[in-house]
Amino acid sequence: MENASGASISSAGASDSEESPRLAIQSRDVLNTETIRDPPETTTLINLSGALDKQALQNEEQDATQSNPGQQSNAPAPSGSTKPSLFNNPPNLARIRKILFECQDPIEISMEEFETYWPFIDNVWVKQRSNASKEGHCTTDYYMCRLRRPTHRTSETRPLPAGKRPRKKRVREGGICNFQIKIVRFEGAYSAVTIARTPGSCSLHSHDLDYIDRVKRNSGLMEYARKESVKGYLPSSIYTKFQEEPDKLGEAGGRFFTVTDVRNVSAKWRIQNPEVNLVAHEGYEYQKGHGIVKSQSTDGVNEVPSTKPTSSASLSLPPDTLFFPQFSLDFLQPYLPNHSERREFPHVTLSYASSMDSKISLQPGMQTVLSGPEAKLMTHYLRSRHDAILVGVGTVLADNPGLNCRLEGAGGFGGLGRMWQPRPVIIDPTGRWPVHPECRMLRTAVDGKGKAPWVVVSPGAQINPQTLMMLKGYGGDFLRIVEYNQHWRLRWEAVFRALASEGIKSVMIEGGGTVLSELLNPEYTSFIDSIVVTVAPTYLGRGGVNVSPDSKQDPGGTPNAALNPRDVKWMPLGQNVIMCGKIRED
Ligand SMILES: NC(=O)C1=CN([C@@H]2O[C@H](COP(=O)(O)OP(=O)(O)OC[C@H]3O[C@@H](n4cnc5c(N)ncnc54)[C@H](O)[C@@H]3O)[C@@H](O)[C@H]2O)C=CC1
Ligand SMILES: Nc1nc(O)c(N)c(N[C@@H]2O[C@H](COP(=O)(O)O)[C@@H](O)[C@H]2O)n1
Repeated sequence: MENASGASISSAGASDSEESPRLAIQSRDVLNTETIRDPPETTTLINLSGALDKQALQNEEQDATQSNPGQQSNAPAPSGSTKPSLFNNPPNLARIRKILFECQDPIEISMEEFETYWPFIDNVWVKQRSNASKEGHCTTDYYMCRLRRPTHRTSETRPLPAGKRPRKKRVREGGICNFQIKIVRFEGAYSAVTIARTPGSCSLHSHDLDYIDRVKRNSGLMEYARKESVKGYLPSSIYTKFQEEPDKLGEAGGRFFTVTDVRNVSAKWRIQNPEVNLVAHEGYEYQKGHGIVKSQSTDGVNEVPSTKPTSSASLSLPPDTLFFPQFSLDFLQPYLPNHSERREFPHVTLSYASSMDSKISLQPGMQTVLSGPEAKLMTHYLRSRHDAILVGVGTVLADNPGLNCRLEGAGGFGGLGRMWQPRPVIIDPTGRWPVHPECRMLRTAVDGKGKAPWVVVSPGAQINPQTLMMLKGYGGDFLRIVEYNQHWRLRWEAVFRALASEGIKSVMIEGGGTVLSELLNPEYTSFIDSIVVTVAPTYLGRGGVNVSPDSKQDPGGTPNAALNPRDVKWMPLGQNVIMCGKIRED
């Protein structure tokens, strides 16, 4: 398939069937140019803008606290806390419940994330139908909002035991909300679940999430209740313990949880275990007129765990998670992409770390750490604000990089997988990168902590079909660029146009020396918006990898500065200084 930019994207070989998981993944990622060219759907698909915006996170936390007084932020409890908990909520549960309720953009998550978060939002949805592919690797389930389905007075038709009065059941008219989604599960080396509104769905629910939480409890909450019930605790004791943690209960959707909910769960277990005498939790007792309360005599016992915390949630923050900087990064604002702007080419930011003698590594093929911890956080923040991270193949061969954003809240780091991760792009005209399941970018994709890369190759590159299929299997792809400059190098204009046509609105270019030096030449500076250089207090020496554009002379032959960034700002960050500037004329 060839697109307007002269880039060709190899066909994914997937059928056009609506049930195809590849199609579902393609339509939000890249592989189908026809789909991607449709701007309103695709621009939001891989747009990272604001995904990790500190302000946005703060606003959300504020919203959550206001809607549930007494509820704290999603920050993990201090590690010294010894208070036992009946809850084992996965990270950022309130925020992720909201995303899975609203389904504003198509969402792609790992199977593990789906299995972890879905039980906490399944109360919203009622399954309509399912389809499975012949091979069984892919299933598609169609769901409608619970409020679309009417509820009936079932007890009128069902015979009741003698002497039992029919239970009062509220009857609900159907059609209150026409929100519908489909969930495509694809199981393979790269297991993925995509959740998207179906074409016939309305774009917003006609009610909020609290409304549903009031009508129906989710199964994540009910599982918490079941885990305590099977230990033989009294429902009222379980309920009392739940109420002691209103923040976690609320986060899991349990603001309207009642003791009757626990009784229902407990009753099911009691049918099989009628001989068990139900008891209150250790340190709790029944008091007439008050129900289950903490025992007066055993104050303090209550702080000691009487039960192990439940473990229904398997996800926790990965050990390489970076926490949002406590210092201000506002100085970056003028240099960041503005995704609401309509542009022909993506916003391009060059961002790298350099020594005092403009070296980015000690020698070719060697990774050299130049950024201190503060500058590293800044770099990951920059990654969160761009749709793609581009490097030359020299960097990939030298560093085996992850090229994902590891800040808390990014996909796979307490946020939903991949969807808020930038797309790695590798310039590799001859196909030198040995695509291998163990390389970090593919491992990262499998773990739901980043996207698999797009590899930009020239028409002559010999790509083995197995390699092609392997990369596609991980969600990556090859992009062929057919435009060269007079030195037989790929034209950056064509690369940027191809990325733009795939829905990429911003690219952060991290290196290495060859790529950066070339882009700082006059031929390309009109494509470069900003430059953010982390300067390290060290000289790496002459053997290092240089970043330096070609020398320039004025018309009279006098040597001149090759390039002078505009609107320059210098900001100290730890041991580094960050130089920000603008390159392209407005
Ligand atoms: N300190 C920092 O911020 C960074 C340091 N690095 C370091 O940079 C070094 C790698 O730099 P380099 O060896 O210069 O490799 P590179 O990453 O710039 O890749 C160069 C290769 O990319 C391809 N390429 C780039 N532009 C092309 C074009 N227009 N047309 C055709 N092919 C093109 C070619 O195959 C070329 O050999 C490593 O040691 C790495 O650790 C890399 C990134 C950031
Ligand atoms: N900002 C910055 N500072 C340094 O000191 C560096 N060495 C680099 N290198 C770049 O970061 C990539 C590594 O990314 P992951 O941490 O593996 O995600 C490396 O490939 C260079 O592009 N950058």
